[in-house]
Amino acid sequence: MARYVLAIDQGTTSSRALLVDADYRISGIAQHEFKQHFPNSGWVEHDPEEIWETSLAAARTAVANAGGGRNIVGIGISNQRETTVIWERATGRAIYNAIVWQDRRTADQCEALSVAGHGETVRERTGLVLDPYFSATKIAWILDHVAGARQRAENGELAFGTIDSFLLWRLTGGRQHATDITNASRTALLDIRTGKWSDELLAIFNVPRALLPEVKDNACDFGSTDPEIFGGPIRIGGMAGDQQAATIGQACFKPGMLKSTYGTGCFAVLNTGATCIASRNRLLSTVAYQLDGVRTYALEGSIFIAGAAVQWLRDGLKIIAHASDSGPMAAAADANQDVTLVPAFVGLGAPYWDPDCRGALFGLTRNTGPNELARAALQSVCLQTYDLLQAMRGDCPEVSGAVLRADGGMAACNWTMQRLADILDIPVDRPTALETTALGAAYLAGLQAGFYPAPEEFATRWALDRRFEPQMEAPERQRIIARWHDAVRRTLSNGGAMPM
Ligand SMILES: Nc1ncnc2c1ncn2[C@@H]1O[C@H](COP(=O)(O)OP(=O)(O)O)[C@@H](O)[C@H]1O
Ligand SMILES: O=P(O)(O)OC[C@H](O)CO
Repeated sequence: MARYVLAIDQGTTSSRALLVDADYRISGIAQHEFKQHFPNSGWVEHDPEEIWETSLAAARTAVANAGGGRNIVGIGISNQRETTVIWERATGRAIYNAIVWQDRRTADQCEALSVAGHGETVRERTGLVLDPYFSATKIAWILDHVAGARQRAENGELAFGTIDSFLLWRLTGGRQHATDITNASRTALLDIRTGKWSDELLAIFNVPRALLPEVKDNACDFGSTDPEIFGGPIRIGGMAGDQQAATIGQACFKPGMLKSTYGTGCFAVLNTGATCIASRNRLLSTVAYQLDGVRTYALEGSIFIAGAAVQWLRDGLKIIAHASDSGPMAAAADANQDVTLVPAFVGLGAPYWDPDCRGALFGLTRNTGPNELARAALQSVCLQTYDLLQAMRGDCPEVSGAVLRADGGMAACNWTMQRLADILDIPVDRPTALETTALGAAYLAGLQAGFYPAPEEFATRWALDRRFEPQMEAPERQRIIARWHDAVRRTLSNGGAMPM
């Protein structure tokens, strides 16, 4: 009987589980979507029980597909990052819904911390910016809005975790309260140069240390599953935030290698090796991975709306039935119309970091129809990536000659990938394995189990599906980019002052 690693990929819109064999072949995929809650403007929540139940159901199906838990050499977990859960240590029950990374409810708290002069300390210690995106202000919000929670946290009765920690706690029957360093680096509470929780940051954000999990390497012993869950214990050997897992799955192990993942949001990650580069262009410095105690850093550009714009076409405007309809419609759009969408549905992320602006459409005419809106939505993802690449070029000039490795659900769309190459003016490589996030998580667990070899050998197995070469003439590219920047300027809440 074949042996596998089980990868659990807990994303923003769905929980997936799949099997990866010794030859990195993926099979046995199970996936469950779950409900998005939008209780107020700019608020986004998930029900932690639904996250657990969908993850568990997917994992159980995958284990059954493997012929039982005895054929699983280890479990790797990857997850939507920053999303914040606080639960009772005694019962494992969450005291509030998960506050999702996209949620903007703590914009005022971030502004107050900035006015109080904490922005530079946060930037220096964490590599992040003061923005509601990260976990710290979400934790404080829950403690200040759920009756008795702050006192209970001080007493050690409650536990905080990003989704990796929450799943680990549940999978191990409450025996493990740990996270990995990539997820920890997104809380705004970790000093990314020491790799430890920072008392200074805990004081700034008013978060009790008693809430926090232990911080571990990406491949290590995270404990074993409760035997009742899969009919016997299985070791959990790998954990990473989904964007870092995708960086590993894309084998971006060398400094200068760049990947961008197009899921609900889009996250471009550039490996910067042992150097933690402080961005001058409003990108994030973050941990790419840590193996055997050796830390590798990255620069990251984070965009909040990518595939979510396609979901808006489908679920909001109802002008497409399936996400895959959007590409052919964009291809059929009227070439004489310049419709531009600024998809600031929850504000804008890097490099603008404007939590208060909201989305806008420009250039509508009486002839504008679904095709033009579909093109505007897909093109907005490419243009946002252009802004990230420009910021990276500013921080690391050597990126100019780079190739972008693209993945995530939206990478299936040929029109988007071609337009991306055209706008960025660099080749875009799509690998055969589009499930790079799960592959990265599986690789970590397989490495820990001795099932997979060292990263250098894993990197030789990366395989190209298709390279998209830039084809657009420079004047056309420049015209589209100029229109985009004009549209962004008119959307920003600060009256149009551009950061670059
Ligand atoms: N063929 C396609 N064309 C355009 N967008 C797509 C296509 N297939 C999937 N998507 C988009 O990709 C996203 C799903 O990607 P996925 O990597 O599963 O996201 P997540 O991990 O954030 O849940 C959805 O937002 C969906 O709208
Ligand atoms: O669910 P995804 O793939 O859009 O990823 C979410 C990110 O981890 C948020 O930082």
